[in-house]
Amino acid sequence: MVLQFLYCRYRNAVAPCELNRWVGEPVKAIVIPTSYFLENQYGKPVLSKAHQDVLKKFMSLDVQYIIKVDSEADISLYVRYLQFLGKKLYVHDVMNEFVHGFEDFLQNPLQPLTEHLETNIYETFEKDQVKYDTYQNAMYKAIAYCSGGESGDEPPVVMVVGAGRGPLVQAVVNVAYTLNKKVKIYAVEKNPFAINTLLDRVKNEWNNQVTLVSEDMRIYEPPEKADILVSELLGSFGDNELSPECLDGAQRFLKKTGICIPQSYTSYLAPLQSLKMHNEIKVNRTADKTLQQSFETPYIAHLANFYQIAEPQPLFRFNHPNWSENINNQRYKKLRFRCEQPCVLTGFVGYFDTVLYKDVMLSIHPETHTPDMVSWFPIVFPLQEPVHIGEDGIIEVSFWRVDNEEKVWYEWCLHSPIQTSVMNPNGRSYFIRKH
Ligand SMILES: C[S@@+](CC[C@H](N)C(=O)[O-])C[C@H]1O[C@@H](n2cnc3c(N)ncnc32)[C@H](O)[C@@H]1O
Repeated sequence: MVLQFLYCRYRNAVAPCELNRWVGEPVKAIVIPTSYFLENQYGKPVLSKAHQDVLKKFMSLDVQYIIKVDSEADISLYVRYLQFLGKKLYVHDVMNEFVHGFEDFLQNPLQPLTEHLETNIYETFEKDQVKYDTYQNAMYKAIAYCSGGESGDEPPVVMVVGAGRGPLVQAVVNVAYTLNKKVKIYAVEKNPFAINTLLDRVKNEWNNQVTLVSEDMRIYEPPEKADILVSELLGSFGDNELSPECLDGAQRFLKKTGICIPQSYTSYLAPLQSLKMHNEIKVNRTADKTLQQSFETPYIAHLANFYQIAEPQPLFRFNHPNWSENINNQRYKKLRFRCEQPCVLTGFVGYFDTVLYKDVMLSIHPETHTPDMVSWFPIVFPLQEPVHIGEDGIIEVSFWRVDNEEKVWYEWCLHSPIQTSVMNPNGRSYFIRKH
């Protein structure tokens, strides 16, 4: 699709929402007539701030710029100016550097519970200092407040469950040092590859002050109970890597007065227009999957060529510890979104935020995104076919989190503007294994 430059020098700008929707179209080229350029004090062609803002929106997309000569012009001046503008408008921040090359690239969600993560994945996690600093801040507040033992004069017991290669264990060690407080530390991890690194760190970095447990947290029987249970088992949708199931199992060894970090997490959902993703799913289907299975599967992606049709709304929330008699991690919710303008619905985009402890939070919700945190990309739940949304459109969708003894899965279906069949019934195309 070729986008004729949307603004004219003498006309008012198009509405920002309309421009945002263009970013969700499969735009291949932007045509800029030479007559739209202004002259700077040196007589050279430049674009107005409004026009620059339009180009900025398309910076992360792979678009070409076509200069249309509709006035007397030395074309080389325009070409040079656009090259300069490309460099000027590119924002050099942590997020942009990290996501470069991942734009709209589909990834399967990880299943760290049943598939052992590889070293390079841990390495990628560990690059996100913002995540660990925020955890450390939460631990600082929790450990400062906490005293261990019946009498309160014993060191608090902190267990890091799902310790990986130890960045959160290191954060506990740092807090104990900063507070000048004795803390008993356990690291529980079921991945034998990560255990090797932990063994080395216990001996060479942590001076044997950490008790290492090579076991699944759901079956581990510790010699004592924890005051604080720290974990990072979160996926892009919060609960989709089975943090609820793991922590429900681990809280057996948390004192009744104990604290979980995180204390809660909430998923969010927003309707999405991304014809690019829709086509990628179709084209990149692997031989072992039918087209239906490919569309009934969520994907992790850094979205670039997309339009978020409405603000995200909260979907499912989980609290820890959960001391209810019958823990039920199934969920159902129906959401209703009002659309600002006609568009094409291709699926839903999911985010999450989490309260680690009291006011310390992490978020990938676009409105509250933790600055410079790169650990999680959004998750996308596709629809089988794009759905046209008219003027004053309403989108209604139902979402389920379902489980049985073996697995957890999501189902979703559209009620408005059209009723679709339920996607992924009984987890037939996508599920997360518990064992
Ligand atoms: C997302 S990684 C986080 C690792 C580390 N805490 C970090 O921040 O780098 C989750 C870790 O939890 C481990 N894990 C998941 N479920 C577990 C379970 N039931 N018992 C023990 N470890 C588990 C995985 O092997 C993985 O190392």
